[in-house]
Amino acid sequence: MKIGLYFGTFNPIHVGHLTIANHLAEHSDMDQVWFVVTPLSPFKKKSSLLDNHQRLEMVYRATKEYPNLRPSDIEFNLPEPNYTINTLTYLIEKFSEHQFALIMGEDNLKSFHKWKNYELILENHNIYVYPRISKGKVESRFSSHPKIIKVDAPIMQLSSTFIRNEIKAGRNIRPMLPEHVWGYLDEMNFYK
Ligand SMILES: Nc1ncnc2c1ncn2[C@@H]1O[C@H](COP(=O)(O)OP(=O)(O)OP(=O)(O)O)[C@@H](O)[C@H]1O
Ligand SMILES: O=C(O)c1ccc[n+]([C@@H]2O[C@H](COP(=O)([O-])O)[C@@H](O)[C@H]2O)c1
Repeated sequence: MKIGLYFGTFNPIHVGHLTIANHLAEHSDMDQVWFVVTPLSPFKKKSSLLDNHQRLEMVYRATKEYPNLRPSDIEFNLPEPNYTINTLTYLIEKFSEHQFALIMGEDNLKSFHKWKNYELILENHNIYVYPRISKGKVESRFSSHPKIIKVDAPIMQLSSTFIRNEIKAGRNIRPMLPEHVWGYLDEMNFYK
């Protein structure tokens, strides 16, 4: 099968993430999209980061009615911080029958040259890049690279940081989360 790997902190998963994964599942030749919940991203701090299993639970609730979107805890037993090249090596060995592509927002492409072994990732995998308004520039060698595929889809101005800050300020963010995720997050009093 062709699998799109959507790596993220998902703290929390929001409707932007779900829209992106669904868009790729509908508009590409990917059979499934796996949401790989990352315990600790190399460029992020642990502050205000929910427990791995709580973030996975939110991804599970967001995707349970989408048969081709799957949560993955594959990084939970890998060393932190989680370098994507290490996870890819592990996945290729474990699932040799599958082909893996990556999905990321444009902000991540802007810092892709800082990722561990990014040349090796590019050599072996297609990368689907979803448009996103963010600071910085995409390096010119990446803007016309044959393995980097720009996704032509509507921009969504939404982030987990914005959602966490709004909750802390006591504002209602319910429309920005998949309904089952909102119910769980509200019940658990997350990010307050
Ligand atoms: N609104 C969006 N548009 C396009 N890509 C997005 C959007 N939100 C997240 N992504 C992409 O989804 C992946 C996982 O994102 P992540 O879990 O870090 O969410 P985030 O909203 O960027 O979180 P935070 O605000 O905590 O940094 C990344 O590749 C990121 O670029
Ligand atoms: O491998 C790397 O060097 C690397 C550097 C930065 C980010 N990543 C991965 O990219 C994913 C999205 O990162 P973030 O910081 O936007 O949540 C997450 O799964 C990280 O592990 C990976």
